[in-house]
Amino acid sequence: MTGTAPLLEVRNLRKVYRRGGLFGGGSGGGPAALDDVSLTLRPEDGKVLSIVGESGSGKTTLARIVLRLVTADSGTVSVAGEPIMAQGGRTIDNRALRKLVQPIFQNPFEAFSLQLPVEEYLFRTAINLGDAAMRRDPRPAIDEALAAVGLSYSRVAGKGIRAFSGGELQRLSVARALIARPRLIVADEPVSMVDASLRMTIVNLFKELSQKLGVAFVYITHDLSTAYYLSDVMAIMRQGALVEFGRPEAILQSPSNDYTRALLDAIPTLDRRWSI
Ligand SMILES: Nc1ncnc2c1ncn2[C@@H]1O[C@H](COP(=O)(O)OP(=O)(O)OP(=O)(O)O)[C@@H](O)[C@H]1O
Repeated sequence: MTGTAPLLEVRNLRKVYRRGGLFGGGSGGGPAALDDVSLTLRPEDGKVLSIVGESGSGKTTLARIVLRLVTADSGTVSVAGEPIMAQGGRTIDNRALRKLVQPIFQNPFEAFSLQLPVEEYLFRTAINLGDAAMRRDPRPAIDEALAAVGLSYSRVAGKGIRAFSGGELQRLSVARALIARPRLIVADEPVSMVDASLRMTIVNLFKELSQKLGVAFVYITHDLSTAYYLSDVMAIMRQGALVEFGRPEAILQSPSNDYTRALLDAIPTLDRRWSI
């Protein structure tokens, strides 16, 4: 890992889901979920890359390939200079991957089991992914991560998911991710299932964490407004292809294609100062 390596580099990524699956008998592909997608987030670009697009445009497929939850057909992915996916080349192991890249998923209620107290997830992450000092004594790292998301150990101790709102659980997902001290957090539609009144608190939390802790975010959304508010760099996808990539202001002031113009027309106003 080098200081000047791109935070995220995606090269010529292609993915076609095979039709039919195990029992369908078919091996033919449907349309490409990702069709030769390349993008780079460099440290000098900023810390938040948003990927915006309508349903089925390939956003989740891209996120899951970066998290190595889905295998691409071709292309390469690296995070902070470390190969996540390399055609025929060396890639980092799963523990190294989880220390480097952490996920935040759409449904915070599915991120934690009903059976386990949520603190258990925090301890497990510290023990599995922490350095020797964190493994010996996980509490300081857990306290620090909880404080970073505006929660405390006393609020969490001994409680299961029923004790928390969706917004709090999403904060806990973020805290769990932070314990690994990742370079990149991939958040796939992280606020779409959170109560509308709490959405901006989560979006603002990402903004604050990217600025204070220096962790980079890939923020996946169909919501252009929050993407515009949060992003340093924005990618717009359509039908598996990248149709725009660059600074949000530049894209939104002079969209280069009809799809982006149509997306923009669907939003009454956009104001970067929007905050709570
Ligand atoms: N497991 C899968 N098996 C088959 N096809 C899939 C699978 N996952 C996604 N697809 C298809 O790949 C394409 C891209 O889907 P993807 O979920 O990546 O898009 P998306 O932009 O994230 O959509 P959404 O906002 O609805 O989550 C779609 O045509 C979708 O139907």
